Amino acid sequence: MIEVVKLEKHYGEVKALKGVSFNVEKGEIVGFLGPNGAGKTTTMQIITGFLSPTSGEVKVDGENVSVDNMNVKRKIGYLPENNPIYNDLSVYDYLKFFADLKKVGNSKEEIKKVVSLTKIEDVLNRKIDTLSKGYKQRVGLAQAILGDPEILILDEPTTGLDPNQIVEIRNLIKELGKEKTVILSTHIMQEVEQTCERVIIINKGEIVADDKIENLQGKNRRVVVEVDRDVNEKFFERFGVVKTVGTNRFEIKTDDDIRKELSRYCFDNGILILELKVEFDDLETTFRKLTMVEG
Ligand SMILES: Nc1ncnc2c1ncn2[C@@H]1O[C@H](COP(=O)(O)OP(=O)(O)OP(=O)(O)O)[C@@H](O)[C@H]1O
Repeated sequence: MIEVVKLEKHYGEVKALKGVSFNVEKGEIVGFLGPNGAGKTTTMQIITGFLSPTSGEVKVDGENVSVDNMNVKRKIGYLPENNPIYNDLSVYDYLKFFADLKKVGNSKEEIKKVVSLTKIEDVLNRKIDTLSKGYKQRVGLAQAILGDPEILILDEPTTGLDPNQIVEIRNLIKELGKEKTVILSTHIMQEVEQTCERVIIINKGEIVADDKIENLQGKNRRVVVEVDRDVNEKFFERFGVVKTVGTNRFEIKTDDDIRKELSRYCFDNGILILELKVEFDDLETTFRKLTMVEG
């Protein structure tokens, strides 16, 4: 449904995107993860038609996204980073303004619908600058879903919220994601783990991973063993690449669960095992390894 093809974006000397490509299928909730300055906002602004790429293209349902293609733009709801909202307006007037801008038919009904979905009935007549940040984000989400777009692009929707507000907004996104295709940018791992099925990791303008979350967890599998007497790495070499990680403690790199064989082998050689476990990288470790700052 969304095809991002070889996007490049240069801001003068800065190459913000260096050939970014990925697809998002209808109904997916995809996490777009990357450290600060990786290129998340730039990519999202190009997908929404806010910004033109230097080269490459984005297609939605086969149709090219461009700054003036209103047909495609109508299919996309966008919550920009820092949710710039007009503080002087009441929530209702703000939503009415966007409903008119998006040329939503029957705006009264449509506003009622998004207000109910985002649970902001109580603050409808309040000025936006009197709202908490959590409520402001709800109003931003209400704006994004006006006109019932099939796609939601959410740029760091929980940044700056307190833990309770974060949970509320995540739940709301999950709820909205049941019926929509969602791309959610964040630099918070737990956000992706709790909200998304798939994750795309971007670093320095390049995609460094694109996979289901369960495939990115559990990487770099190894067995850790500690024994009761002096042996050297050679003793365990038959099972994989061995590294000493403590006194008589070794890490064996292997994708197989070798614990049974290893126990038998130690027993046959008169050695007792004090500890034996399988370890692997969690999503956070994988993310750090893929986006590590050099030097
Ligand atoms: N208007 C601009 N002019 C010049 N450079 C820019 C501009 N916008 C972004 N950049 C640069 O492009 C790169 C990517 O920025 P972008 O905002 O897309 O990253 P990001 O992943 O969204 O970061 P963050 O998490 O900090 O929002 C950065 O090096 C940034 O400094």
